[in-house]
Amino acid sequence: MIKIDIKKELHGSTGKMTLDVDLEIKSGDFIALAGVSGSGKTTLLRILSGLEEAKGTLKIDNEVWLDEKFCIPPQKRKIGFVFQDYALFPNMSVIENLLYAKKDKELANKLLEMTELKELAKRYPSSLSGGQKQRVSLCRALMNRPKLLLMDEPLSALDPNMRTKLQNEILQLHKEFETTTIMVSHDPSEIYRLSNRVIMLSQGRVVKDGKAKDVLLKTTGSAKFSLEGELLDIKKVDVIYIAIVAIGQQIVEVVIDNDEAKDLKIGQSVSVSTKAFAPMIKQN
Ligand SMILES: Nc1ncnc2c1ncn2[C@@H]1O[C@H](COP(=O)(O)OP(=O)(O)OP(=O)(O)O)[C@@H](O)[C@H]1O
Repeated sequence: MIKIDIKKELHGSTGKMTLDVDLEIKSGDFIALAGVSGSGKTTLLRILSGLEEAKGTLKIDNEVWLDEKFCIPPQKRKIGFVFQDYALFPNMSVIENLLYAKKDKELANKLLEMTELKELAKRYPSSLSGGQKQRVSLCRALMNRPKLLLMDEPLSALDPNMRTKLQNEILQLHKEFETTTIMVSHDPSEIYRLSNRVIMLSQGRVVKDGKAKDVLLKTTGSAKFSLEGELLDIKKVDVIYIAIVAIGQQIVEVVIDNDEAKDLKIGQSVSVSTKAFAPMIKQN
């Protein structure tokens, strides 16, 4: 069990804001930490890892990491951290990066096998793709069998196919090691696929907390389906208009009428839904 009860004054983009988080996290949970830019997600991870100071208490199982009297330094907390920019040691090979975290060859080989990196063990980070580097970084973070794995948008620099592949590997590793994990993500499909609990921050406070299906889904009972996206353009074709909407990595065309076209503004966030016709799903 992880108990977090921390406060920290931050200088937000619109003035002062207090990061004020009071949470309990069960061992083995996979938490997705969501929220708009500047809501305090990275700062919370940095406080948990000991890289940043805060007032309050942090307890992991029966170990106190932070209270009013003392604060355990980062190297004494059993934490794994995966950053968006990999943060690998450039002068060490893949296997050396792992063994630097802990001299456990057996575990290093098991992790490299699970993430299809065995063949690349002697290569240096500069000769690896982004996806391969992030796998190394993930393996390294698990080497000291952390009590808490923190990941700050680990997959956001990767292309969609690589993201899905790594999401599956993260799931496999989580199944095998059952490491309590907190991952910052802006990607709803990623959050849905990986997490069993979503915590959403806004202005430093928890505004939503629950299962992905309760926190993320917006389709109401009357709509057959609903997709959230951004209106990219409106094209006039003969007497009708076509709204071009970006939904995730896809572009969708929706036929709209003159009145609807007048009310819409390019760049705004829109939802695409239907009530009258049931959508069909076919296997690709
Ligand atoms: N040590 C600090 N002292 C004061 N203010 C800070 C400190 N660290 C961050 N901030 C401010 O706190 C706010 C939250 O920053 P943070 O990086 O935690 O947000 P975030 O939710 O991770 O954003 P993003 O999704 O863009 O990474 C920002 O406005 C930032 O400038």
